[in-house]
Amino acid sequence: MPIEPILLIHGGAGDITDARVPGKLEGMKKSLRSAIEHLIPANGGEGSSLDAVEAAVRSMECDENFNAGYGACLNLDGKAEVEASIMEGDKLRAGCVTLIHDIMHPISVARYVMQKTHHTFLGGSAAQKFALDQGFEQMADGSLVTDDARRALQEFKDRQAKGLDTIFARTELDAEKSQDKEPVGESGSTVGAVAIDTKGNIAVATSTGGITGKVSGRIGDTPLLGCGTYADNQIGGVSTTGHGETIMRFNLAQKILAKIQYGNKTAQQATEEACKEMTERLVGTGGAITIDAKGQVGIYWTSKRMAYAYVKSGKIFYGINHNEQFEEEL
Ligand SMILES: NC(=O)C[C@H](N)C(=O)O
Repeated sequence: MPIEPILLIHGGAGDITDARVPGKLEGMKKSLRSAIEHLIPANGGEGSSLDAVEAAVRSMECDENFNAGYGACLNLDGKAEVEASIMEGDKLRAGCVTLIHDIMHPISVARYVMQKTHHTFLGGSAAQKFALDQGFEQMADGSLVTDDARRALQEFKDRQAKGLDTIFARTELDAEKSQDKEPVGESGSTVGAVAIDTKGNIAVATSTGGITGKVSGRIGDTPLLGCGTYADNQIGGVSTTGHGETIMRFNLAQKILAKIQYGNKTAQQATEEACKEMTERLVGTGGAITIDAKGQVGIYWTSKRMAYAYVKSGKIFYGINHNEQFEEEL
């Protein structure tokens, strides 16, 4: 039986302030509307889950409401060091990049690593050189830096100077856990996409600037397979977001897929259980979006909020708060 194609995206988990909610919701809908043609072509042709996840992430990389590409979180030196990964679940091919800068679409560099090299993961100056050799444009220094990202870094430094907790950096700092009751600013959050096409091909893409105030050279969960991204047509696909150090130590994407594969759990049960177990054990919070091999969706987060949206049967379903979902026509 043919599978119903689905495109599911997230726009990051964390302590998303009320002021940033509308921009994220609009940005996700825009992303889905621009990418769905790749999964369900209007001419009735064959769609590609890989093209769809890349297009969805590229849209959010251009949008300063999200922490990826333009609008990425800044490291302590005020630089946007970005990273991304992409994977397809047929032959388990993947491409990952980290510590690149001033390139608008890290997700496409990751795809080039997958398709044009014999390697899976390139980092730092080698990844930057690879991207430029492939024709990607290196924009002027600081082109990805926004005023909001600068403000978030300043706020991080102020907190540090006051001796306040900065372990769970701004994209992740839950107001409840914070010693400040109301965080004044927040830079956007990591973006990700999971899609399944009619043939059951699953693809996943995730892209980020990491966390505000990270040390230069810090690598998070997003470019790591099994942590930020994983796709296997036999089981499912997952993209995660949240506190990277927590997610990578827990292997969140793999934990979710293991529950589906060995624990006979639905995508929703697996996503919810693994996120809860991670936060119970390691305190840091996060969330994930999952599509299993049957085409069922799982969405859950332990952070205050997570922006998510998906297209199914010609409708967009989306939300950002627990126990609240909206829908509208595609
Ligand atoms: N907001 C995020 O999802 C950040 C990302 N997981 C990181 O820690 O690098």
